Amino acid sequence: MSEVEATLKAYRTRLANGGNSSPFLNPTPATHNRYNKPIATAHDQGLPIIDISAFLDPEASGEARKVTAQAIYAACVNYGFFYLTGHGIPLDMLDEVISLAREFFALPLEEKNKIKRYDAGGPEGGDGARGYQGLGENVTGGLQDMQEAIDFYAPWPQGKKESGNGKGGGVKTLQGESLWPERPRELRDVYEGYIERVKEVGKACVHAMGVALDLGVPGSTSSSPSTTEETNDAEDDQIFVRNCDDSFWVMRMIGYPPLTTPHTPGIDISQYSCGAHTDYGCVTLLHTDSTPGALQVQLKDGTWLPADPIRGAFVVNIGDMIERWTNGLWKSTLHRVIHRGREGEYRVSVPFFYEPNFDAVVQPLRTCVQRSGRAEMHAGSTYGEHLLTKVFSNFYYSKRTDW
Ligand SMILES: O=C(O)CCC(=O)C(=O)O
Ligand SMILES: [Fe+2]
Repeated sequence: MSEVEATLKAYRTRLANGGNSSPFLNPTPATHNRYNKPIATAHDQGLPIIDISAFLDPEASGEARKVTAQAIYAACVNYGFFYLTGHGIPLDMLDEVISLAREFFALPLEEKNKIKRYDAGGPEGGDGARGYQGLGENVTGGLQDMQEAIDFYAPWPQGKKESGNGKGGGVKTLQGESLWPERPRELRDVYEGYIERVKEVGKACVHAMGVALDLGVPGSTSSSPSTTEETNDAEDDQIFVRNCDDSFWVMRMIGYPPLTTPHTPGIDISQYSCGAHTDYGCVTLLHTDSTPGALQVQLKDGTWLPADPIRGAFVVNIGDMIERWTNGLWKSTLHRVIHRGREGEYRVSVPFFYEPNFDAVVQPLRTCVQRSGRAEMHAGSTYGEHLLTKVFSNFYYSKRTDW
């Protein structure tokens, strides 16, 4: 039985026994004291700011790239998070992405539900992932998140579509098509243009990460490959680029009304805009509106650092697959959103998740295992398997029909 089958079996048993929580699948640690650590009021310099332009400019010197790569190495070891500038995406485009999202969320629920996300395998034809999710539909760490959202995913390859699901047909999880709203009319065009740009930035980031790990240029390593299969696994600075060359990316458009519950320091926070979690894949490029004090990043001492927006910069973090590839040298860092604005202060954010190929096999790199001095943290599995467990756990309130 594969890892994913075993996980799902355990999950189904738990649901059948009346449980409604999914600790096997949930990325949020149960230990309460992690949550109760205070929010850092001051921090030396906040998160580092890194200019990625040397990895987007084909003419940039090796020296310039090395400087950027070293900064990325330090940021990934110390925080798993940094601000990214020099990405070349025009401010006008960034502003439009936010304002169109805001316009969509201001529409009546009936209009938004025209592209509702439905569970996979059901008569509505949903794929369990793509589409609009109303307030409270998304769940993190056993609590409903105070947010609404649309998830867009990379197209599922036509040739790989599986028919039926053992229960009389229907779309399988993740195998549907992105659902685009009719209103605002320009949203689809602007977002498709944005996706093309932000994918290039994601590629530059994973290239820089391969260089940062000092994995050597292709063909220079002692394990130089002789077959195509070996080329894909070869540990050189292109390894992440190759494994993301058909990235199964996700773009999430999120709307956050302000939380209604007041919070008293020292008392458990009972409501989150987005509960503490790590991201699933390689690199998240987060673009938000200008609302301060919402996103918080967990530091190594357990305290939470606010990561307020810097105009024109992305907040970037690494996900679980980079942590696994680096055997934990770089951490996929916990983060959460607590948006306590005044009434009417509605926050919008649009994270873009630049992920590995669905079938990419992700296992700790030999070089990183050696450097970490630890045993391999994972035996290896595909990114797709990891993603499926996460998608199931995000909507565990929903009734599954595709198993
Ligand atoms: O809205 C934000 O600031 C962060 C959202 C986030 O972390 C996520 O969707 O994974
Ligand atoms: Fe996240």
